Amino acid sequence: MDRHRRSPWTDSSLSLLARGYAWLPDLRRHHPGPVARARLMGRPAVALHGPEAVRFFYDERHVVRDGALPEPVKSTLFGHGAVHSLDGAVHRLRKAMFLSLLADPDRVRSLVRAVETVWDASVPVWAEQPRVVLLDEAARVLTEGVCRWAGVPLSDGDAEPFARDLVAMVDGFATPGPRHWRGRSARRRGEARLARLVNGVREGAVEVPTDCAVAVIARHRDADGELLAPRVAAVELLNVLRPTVAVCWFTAFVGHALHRWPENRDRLAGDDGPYAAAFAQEVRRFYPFAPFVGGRAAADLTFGDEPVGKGTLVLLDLYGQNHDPALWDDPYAFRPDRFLSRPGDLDLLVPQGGGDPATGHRCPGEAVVVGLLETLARRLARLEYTVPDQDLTISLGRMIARPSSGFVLEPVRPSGPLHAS
Ligand code: HEM
Repeated sequence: MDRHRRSPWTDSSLSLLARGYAWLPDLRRHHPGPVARARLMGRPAVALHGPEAVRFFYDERHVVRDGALPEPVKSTLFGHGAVHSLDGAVHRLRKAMFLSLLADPDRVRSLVRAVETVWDASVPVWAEQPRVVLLDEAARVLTEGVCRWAGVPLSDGDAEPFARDLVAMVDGFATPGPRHWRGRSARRRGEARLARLVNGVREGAVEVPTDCAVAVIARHRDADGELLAPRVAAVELLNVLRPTVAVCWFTAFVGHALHRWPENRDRLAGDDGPYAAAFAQEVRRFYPFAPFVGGRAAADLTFGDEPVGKGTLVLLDLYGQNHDPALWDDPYAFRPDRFLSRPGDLDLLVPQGGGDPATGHRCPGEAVVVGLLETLARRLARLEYTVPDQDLTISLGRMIARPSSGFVLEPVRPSGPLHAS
């Protein structure tokens, strides 16, 4: 038997955990060419990047998701039975449910407005506090906003612990330590709570608006014509709530960007709509978030004349592609202007995956993320605050990366017409 198959410690898994976002770009530097090879979790793996690789990767004749996700990722980040691990017609039907909630501009605007309302109500409260950790406060604001929008009831004092759990599910997926175990317990709690809610809605014991996310997911029928098992419905509801709350990482990065490059503040604080959109795109491109996505080769394949055997783990390097000097002018410079002139190429900017969201696994939440970042960046640019001494290091070895301090502000005072957007 192949020695590497038996022990995950003889392959690159530990190196990935230690090097984080730098692992895949480094691997590609050491293996120039269309395909970089490694072993991950005891399995042969290939890494691809670039728009052509995106088109290859998101073609289901090449790459499928069934059996590709490691258990620790399912038990923290995505949940068992989630849309992320489905293929073919079953995937498309489940995905259509997400798109019915997230592709309609009116629904996206109402989610953004729900978050704005909570943010605006929080500003005077922050003004009373000596210091505010932006990442934590953004998580609470986003949790309250998305729960209101989705029809998830929150009792008094519930938003903060629920926000902590939603953050823990994301923060714990790629680390073997205590963060991972916090992520697992947070998921168990979250799934149990939302499965009870789904049961309550189905039995008529809990009333929610007919077209809110809870109602849509509770009455969704899979390809077999059956309602989702309550636990799977809870998993999918979490797949709306959790990534919306994960925008708190990007919000902390917005704080970081306004601090490092303060010239952005005036343009954002004014009513420059196209600039806010370009700024949001540059935050998504520049800062580290999802490192890569992975699937399994569906057959014996060839990419760029290189063989890729059936069953091989195929990784698409999202972070590396967003920083590739062959694709981006001066990729390590933070320059929102690049998105003012550039026509959008869906397979070039891939912080949330590539391809067509309706037929493939591309994230259905991109419009939500861009909408939230536009509005939160404008609001942050209009706040007056000082940034005390703190550790603003963003370690690429930590997944998910974050400004180490979470970005501390003090004191926060409303300035100007804060409530007009
Ligand atoms: C915080 C910012 C976000 C990032 C960095 C992000 C990133 C991603 C990535 C990398 C994927 C996987 C693509 C693939 O497998 O090829 C994905 C899938 C997904 N995302 Fe997001 N996302 C974000 C926000 C959102 C939001 C706001 C929602 C919903 C409200 C959402 C819902 C989903 C769902 C349901 C999938 C699974 C799609 C599928 O498998 O077909 N995401 N996201």
